[in-house]
Amino acid sequence: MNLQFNIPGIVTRKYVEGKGRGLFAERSFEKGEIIFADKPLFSVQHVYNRSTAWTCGNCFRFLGNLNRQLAHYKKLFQIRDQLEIPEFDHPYNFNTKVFSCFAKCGEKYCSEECRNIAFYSHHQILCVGEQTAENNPMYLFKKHSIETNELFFLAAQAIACLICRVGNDNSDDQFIQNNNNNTTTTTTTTTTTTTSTAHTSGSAPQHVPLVERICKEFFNEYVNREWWDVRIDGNFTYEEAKTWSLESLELLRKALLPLLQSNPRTNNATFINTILGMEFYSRLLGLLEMNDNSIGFNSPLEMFRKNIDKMNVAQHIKDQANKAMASVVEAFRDHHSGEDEDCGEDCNDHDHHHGHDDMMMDSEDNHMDGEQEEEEEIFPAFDGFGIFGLQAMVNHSCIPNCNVVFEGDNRAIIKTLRRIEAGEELLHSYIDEDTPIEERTQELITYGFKCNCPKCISESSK
Ligand SMILES: C[S@@+](CC[C@H](N)C(=O)[O-])C[C@H]1O[C@@H](n2cnc3c(N)ncnc32)[C@H](O)[C@@H]1O
Repeated sequence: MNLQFNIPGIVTRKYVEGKGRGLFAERSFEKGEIIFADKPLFSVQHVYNRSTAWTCGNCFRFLGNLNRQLAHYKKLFQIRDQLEIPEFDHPYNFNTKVFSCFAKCGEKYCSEECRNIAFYSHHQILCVGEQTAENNPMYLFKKHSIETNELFFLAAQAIACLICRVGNDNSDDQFIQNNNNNTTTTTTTTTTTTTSTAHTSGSAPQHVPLVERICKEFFNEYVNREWWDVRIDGNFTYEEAKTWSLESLELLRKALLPLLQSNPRTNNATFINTILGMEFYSRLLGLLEMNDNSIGFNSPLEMFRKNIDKMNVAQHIKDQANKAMASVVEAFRDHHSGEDEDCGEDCNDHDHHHGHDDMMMDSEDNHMDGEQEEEEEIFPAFDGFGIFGLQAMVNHSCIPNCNVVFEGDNRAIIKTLRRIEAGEELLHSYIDEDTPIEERTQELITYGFKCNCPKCISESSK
């Protein structure tokens, strides 16, 4: 987790009266120019989307190539035909290897690098391996998250990252050694009760343990409130948020405690009671809720399917490609016929988004906007969400000068919507800015502010 708040020569962070911090352009940018691309600090794929959008567990790129993707759908629909899309040059070709998680949990990656990044930054903590036993605490935590709110997945990833960082960092080792007599681990409570604290009773008063430094950095840098105070999507009550958080933390604590206690670097009462305490958990959830963003981009196979007939290639090649896809198209239509109201887990037609829905990708011909969302989609788009360190610093306006798009992986790309002058604040719209002022105002209340952009001022004075 490397927090970065400016890119020299590109953007800089400054305090803005009434809005907190914001990002400002350091030079001018033309319309349509990319200002920066931000890798997520933490990101997850929505559960309902996992079997149908077959993507890398780290960067979210679609895996394999068009034919491996097609074979994936044939397996899902139990289709036996072996027909393949013929190979020829076109914009939707791609090619990645497919690597499995070391512990065989079913997670796949597009490269060894992605597998290593995910494993060593958080997956080693959260992976349930081949086990799906009802008595596996991590399995139970995940099941609870699916049944209640997927934000818990993102919080668990953040906590796992923190554990990996502290577990692998030797900067506190001398301090731990000096204080090992003072270190005891409490196992009972889900609130932040620091009984015996290594760092307050230590012999090096100037020493600030790594976890405290990271927590301070993280919570100081992003807007946060307790989760039940935020509830941005409005789909659950204050009481539900509190109950779910307690249940979720209890399960996570059960899953992580043995692991934390087995490493001298993490077997520290202050550390354990902080990161597995309700004060931390509720603020972490609130921080994620207030700063997260949807991640969405189309499947290259779907783009190929929609565009094959317009391609400059012999008709028999087009026919062969359409024939290879025909069995899945037919199976999809059969599966979804008459299921308009509730089409179940593997459907991509419904709004299963968690939290903010302020962006979907919209690069050139690979975008999902209102109009295209209405269209039939056979090979589902990727659908997930995450938190982006720098992008989360961009404030809202109903007259945005930039937007956030995704172009085939989980990097948030900040693109201008018009020319931006050096010194101008970057502003994107958190909501659908074309709705009436009353709706916009209502929606923005959940983000904790009243918009004072020129559009809101002029419309509210009418
Ligand atoms: C994603 S953060 C943006 C960065 C934030 N300003 C900060 O200092 O961390 C969203 C929060 O910024 C503030 N914010 C964003 N746009 C705003 C606006 N137009 N007017 C007032 N506050 C705004 C609100 O507190 C909102 O919950």
